[in-house]
Amino acid sequence: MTYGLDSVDVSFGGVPALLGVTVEILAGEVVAIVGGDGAGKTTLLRTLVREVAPEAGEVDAPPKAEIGFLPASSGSWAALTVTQNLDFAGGAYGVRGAELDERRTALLAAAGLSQAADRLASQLSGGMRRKLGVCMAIVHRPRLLVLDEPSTGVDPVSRVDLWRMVSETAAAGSAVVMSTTYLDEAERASRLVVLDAGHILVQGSYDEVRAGFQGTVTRADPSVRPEWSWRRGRERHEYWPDGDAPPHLPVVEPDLEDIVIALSLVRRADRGAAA
Ligand SMILES: Nc1ncnc2c1ncn2[C@@H]1O[C@H](COP(=O)(O)OP(=O)(O)OP(=O)(O)O)[C@@H](O)[C@H]1O
Repeated sequence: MTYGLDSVDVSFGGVPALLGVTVEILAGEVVAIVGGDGAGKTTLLRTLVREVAPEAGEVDAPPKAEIGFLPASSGSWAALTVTQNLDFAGGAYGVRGAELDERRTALLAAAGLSQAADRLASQLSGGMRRKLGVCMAIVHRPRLLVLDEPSTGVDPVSRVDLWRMVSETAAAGSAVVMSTTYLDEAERASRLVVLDAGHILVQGSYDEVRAGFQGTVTRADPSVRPEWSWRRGRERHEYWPDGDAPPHLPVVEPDLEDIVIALSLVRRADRGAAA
């Protein structure tokens, strides 16, 4: 089963948020949506779950009862305990009795929340709350799982738990799409979609994105053209879209972060040229 968006345009008050966006999510795969602040990640996911109506294009998603959605906000009720939250979400999707007992036990264990089962959601750490939200989104084994930044604010150990839950959900046959600000996470997805100002800069598997990347990235200290350079840890990197880097500069193998930044710089330059 394939879900997704086809040539979707969305705008708010006349300001475009998505422009001609086409994304496919296949059963069994995890698609990662990445992009900077305001790139359109949340809008893309909310359009897919039909919270936002597109002005143009098609949305292909299962009925609401077969979607699991973790919104960017917490996704749980502060005044309910962890167990009550999960039972409420299960009940809303028709998961009850022995099946709910079995799901609750398995999900809380997978999320490392078994010890916190009787705590109020308001007393959980931010990361624990995100994990509870993911448990609530998958309790009914949805055909389409949509997660808006599930790992933001989650510590590295809990991110491993989260990623395991997400990949197991996909392995069980769900189509999974999630936004993330962690590019190492996106590298592990089946496919990734890079958004910039409502446009898709590039999409495909990490290998495809790397193979399709043109030009050269060099180390640059100092940079030759500051507007084409960025800081990476202790180094500066610089992008040469036409591959015409001065020969004395050491070439670096770009990772996803370099590629995303380099492609955004090209788009910015194109937009500047068009303005
Ligand atoms: N409900 C709304 N009303 C008006 N404008 C909106 C609304 N939702 C999003 N926008 C605008 O649409 C654009 C895309 O926003 P969106 O939240 O989808 O980006 P994002 O990639 O999720 O960003 P972030 O990572 O900062 O949450 C932004 O310019 C934002 O201001």
